[in-house]
Amino acid sequence: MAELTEELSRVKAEDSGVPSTDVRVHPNPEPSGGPESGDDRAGTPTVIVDDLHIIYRVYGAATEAEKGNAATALLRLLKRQGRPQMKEIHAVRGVSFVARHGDAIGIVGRNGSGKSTLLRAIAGLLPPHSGAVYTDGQPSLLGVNAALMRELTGERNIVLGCYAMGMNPAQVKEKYDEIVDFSGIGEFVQFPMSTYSSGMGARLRFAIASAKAHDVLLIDEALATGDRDFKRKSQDRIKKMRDEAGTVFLVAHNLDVIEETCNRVLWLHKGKIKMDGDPKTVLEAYNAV
Ligand SMILES: Nc1ncnc2c1ncn2[C@@H]1O[C@H](COP(=O)(O)OP(=O)(O)OP(=O)(O)O)[C@@H](O)[C@H]1O
Repeated sequence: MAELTEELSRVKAEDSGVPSTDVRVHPNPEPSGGPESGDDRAGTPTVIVDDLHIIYRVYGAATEAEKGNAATALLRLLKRQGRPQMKEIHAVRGVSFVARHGDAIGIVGRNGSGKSTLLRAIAGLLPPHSGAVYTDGQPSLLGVNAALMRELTGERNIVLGCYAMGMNPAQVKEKYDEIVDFSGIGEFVQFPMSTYSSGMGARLRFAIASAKAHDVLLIDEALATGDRDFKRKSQDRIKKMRDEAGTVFLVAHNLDVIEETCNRVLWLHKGKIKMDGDPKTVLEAYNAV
């Protein structure tokens, strides 16, 4: 409690726009700018997640009595009856932690443990049911479904993606070749993205998103479909972002990627943090269950 309150006060002193709230403490590792982080902001907080709860409301959900009952489902379809019931899914349950400049934080957990939900909440795309997320800088979410347009060519998507990240035409021009090179999609850049394999699409998304320095970059499984060479290149780029004191969050089921890229791992289990610490310790515990 005291530690996070102090952290929050310090951030508030630096940025008087951050609102005050009661906070819970999480057993957080020491500031982790890392020896390679040359930036003097390394180690200062970028994201404070404070007792965060996210609840989805699903309308038309089956009641307990209807679950798994094909006959009633069919009957309802035939009678065109809707389902007025509303079901709540409590996806994130009281998560608190502090991320710092220079951190690359891996998030692991079983399917449905709340990883993507947490990232989307940090990105500001999901409103908290209670608790809060404070960020220093603009978080950018790079996910498997990042908003590129399938019917447009890679070329057009690069230009639009760069504009969407706030670049001006001169910056887009300067970055264009680098993005194409990094993505490794070659002449496919002239074809619509609908003709790309999932790996090619993921590579182009990562190449576009990482062409700009981010204060907080949230990566959701976007590296999962790349090949070995691309994984190495993207890991180098994430390391560079850390060195420039950005904060990177990485959700991946591939634990090798997490271990090689991150300096800290959060293990989510049923919407709660089960463990938070250095990759080796957390991944060993995670693999042991
Ligand atoms: N848009 C949504 N509407 C309703 N419920 C959702 C929605 N997205 C996720 N959920 C539910 O929230 C819970 C957490 O899902 P989430 O996608 O965050 O988990 P995850 O750890 O990222 O899973 P995975 O590893 O399978 O990607 C799950 O029970 C899921 O069914």
